[in-house]
Amino acid sequence: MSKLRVAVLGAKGRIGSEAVRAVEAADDMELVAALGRGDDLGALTESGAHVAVELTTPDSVMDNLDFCVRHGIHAVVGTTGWTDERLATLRGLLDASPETGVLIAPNFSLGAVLTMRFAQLAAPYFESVEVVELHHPKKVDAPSGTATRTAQLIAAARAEAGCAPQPDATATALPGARGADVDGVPVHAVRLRGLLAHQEVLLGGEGETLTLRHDSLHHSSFMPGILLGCRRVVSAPGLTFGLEHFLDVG
Ligand SMILES: NC(=O)C1=CN([C@@H]2O[C@H](COP(=O)(O)OP(=O)(O)OC[C@H]3O[C@@H](n4cnc5c(N)ncnc54)[C@H](O)[C@@H]3O)[C@@H](O)[C@H]2O)C=CC1
Ligand SMILES: O=C(O)C1=N[C@H](C(=O)O)C[C@H](O)C1
Repeated sequence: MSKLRVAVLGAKGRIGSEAVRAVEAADDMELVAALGRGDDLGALTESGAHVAVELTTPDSVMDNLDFCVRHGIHAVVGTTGWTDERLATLRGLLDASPETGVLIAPNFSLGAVLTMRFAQLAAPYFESVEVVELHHPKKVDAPSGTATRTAQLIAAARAEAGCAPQPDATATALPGARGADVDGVPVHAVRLRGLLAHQEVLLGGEGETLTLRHDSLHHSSFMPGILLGCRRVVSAPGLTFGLEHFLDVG
């Protein structure tokens, strides 16, 4: 059987360099291009890439996806910075290239995907929910894409269940003390030397709390999800948001 031809964008970065090794080690894949900032995207078409793994920066991802989708190259995207406006732009590109698939995964690790699912399930049953994400200090965006997505899923689950707004008597606060407000869910971002990628979802009810915690201790935690994304995106035209759609975690 012919191998899946995979390119990595952001190939010298922290996760991109790990993805290069993972693709090289996969029996059913061939690494056909490994591009860094400033490299010519023409290498993607010249190398005949079927899938581009996009692991760059929020300021680069849209131009890279514009190129990929216009050339019918499927994409597996881990880069953060997704806004409604960016998603609408991407959907417009995909409408013009209906056979192309793009997977955006706020987090490729199985544990993080499950944490989001568990948080969604638990959120309607507790009065209070807050998200704390903790990352290495070289991370350029806050809150993390994972925490933002987690909070959005929590808020949607609570809205659907008709939950009341969260109790919070705060009358005075230093700016930022109560975190960022993501659809009514407070999200707090910690940056600490020694950490990689971690998240806690704190849920509180009458006389009890529940804490969901996930820790990515090494970039290898993201690799099975990236490889799965590459294998599945080629037969999933359009936009898929969240790795859970390629996993049976319902
Ligand atoms: N979805 C997930 O599971 C994960 C997502 N990430 C996200 O992936 C992104 C990258 O994270 P890190 O590797 O830690 O950052 P990094 O800064 O180590 O790597 C980014 C790399 O992309 C390169 N780059 C920038 N523009 C480029 C372009 N136009 N073409 C090719 N290369 C370009 C940079 O020079 C750098 O080498 C971030 O948005 C991060 O949040 C990181 C880990 C897991
Ligand atoms: O920058 C990182 O490191 C990570 N970024 C993603 C995010 O913002 O959620 C995924 C993971 O947390 C690692």
